[in-house]
Amino acid sequence: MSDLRIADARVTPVLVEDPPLLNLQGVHQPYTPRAIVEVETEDGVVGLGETYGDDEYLEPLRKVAALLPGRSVASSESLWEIVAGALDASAVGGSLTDDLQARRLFGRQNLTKLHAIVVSAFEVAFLDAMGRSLGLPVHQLLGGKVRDRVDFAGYLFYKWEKHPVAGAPVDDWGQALDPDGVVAQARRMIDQYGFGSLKLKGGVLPPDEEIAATLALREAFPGVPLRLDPNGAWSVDTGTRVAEALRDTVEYLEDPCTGVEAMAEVHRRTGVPLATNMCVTSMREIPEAFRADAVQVVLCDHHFWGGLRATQALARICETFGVGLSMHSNTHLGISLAAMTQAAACAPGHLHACDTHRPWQTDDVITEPHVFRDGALTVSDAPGLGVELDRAALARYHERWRAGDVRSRDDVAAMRVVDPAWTAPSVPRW
Ligand SMILES: O=C([O-])C(=O)C[C@H](O)[C@@H](O)C(=O)[O-]
Ligand SMILES: [Mg+2]
Repeated sequence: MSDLRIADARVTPVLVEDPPLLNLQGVHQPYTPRAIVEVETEDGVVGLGETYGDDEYLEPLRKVAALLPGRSVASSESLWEIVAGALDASAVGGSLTDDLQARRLFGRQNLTKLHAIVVSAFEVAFLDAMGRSLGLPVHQLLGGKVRDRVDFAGYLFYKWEKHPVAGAPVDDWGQALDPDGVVAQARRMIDQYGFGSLKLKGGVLPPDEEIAATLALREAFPGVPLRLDPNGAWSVDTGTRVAEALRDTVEYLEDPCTGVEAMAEVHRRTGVPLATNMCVTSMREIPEAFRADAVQVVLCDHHFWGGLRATQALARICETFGVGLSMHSNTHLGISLAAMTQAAACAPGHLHACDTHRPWQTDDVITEPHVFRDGALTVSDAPGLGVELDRAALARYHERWRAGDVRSRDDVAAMRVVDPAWTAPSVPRW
């Protein structure tokens, strides 16, 4: 019988190269912090997790890691209590409270969500360790997969050719600042990865330009489901106008406006399906939004919904209420992608093609990075998450973190390099 007790838990921050992708807030920095979680059992089996590596998460992650030795990886439900005990407001410098701040592109930041983020990182590592110990894939620990392959969408961004900082990493995607650039980027995404759906990150240019880019995608790729996501940048009137212009073009519009009321009004006026990873980002935000018919598709994300089990629960709730499900992503590495794929494999009901930033990252911390075939990943049946940690890569990217000065994701600060007067735009921007 395997000894599933935890001998050690480690949290290693890394910096990941990131291209100059534009969004409402500004632009991605040349490097994004991620945290790699390792939970080692008494038998020497190591379970992996990955999450945000910003300083505000590292401290609570480390605090919880220190409480894990002696506990069992078989009891991930207990993580909710451990994390709740460890994270009172003082534990995070009082910086996160339940006063809602809309400063993030993935919804409101509050103590409840911090709690879910920390639980999730360790829940994934627990499941990976348990799966490896028992010789079972994570999806079997969750009750079994409901699909064998998971479709992903090509995630398009307006983009500069390069970061305006000396010595910053250079990518080979080129510039995309108009419809031709967006179509060229989409063509490469489809040719290289086979994606069968496309999502354009909007909120960057005036809405008419983003409508034009979406229509150009429609013309270039007939029949391919399209989405446009301005991260809540538009007023109700602008959201209505864009929804009407793209009524027959998009599969859904994602977060055209900020807040339940504005989203509900755009949907009421236009009937166009709206998706969100901003106005519904935790269980307690579901009732109000569903009652108001503000969202027709919820983007799950195990990183901030509280893990793979919470994602399954969310999928069931969405299915029950006739609300669609898709998946959100942020800049991530292969451990997260493995967990996203297992989560998607176990999400009942119809799942739209999931977001992934993976094509934008050349770094990875796993020995065999994922390969998309026909825009999809096959769900791994190997024990645990089915990925192996590349320790040399982990050490390299940790050293980059140690030597570097990026300690949190800050798209506003990155934009200030070219526009010193830049501040996070208040919404509605248009
Ligand atoms: O769907 C979304 O809103 C996102 O993917 C949020 C991300 O932070 C995206 O905007 C990005 O990477 O700039
Ligand atoms: Mg979004």
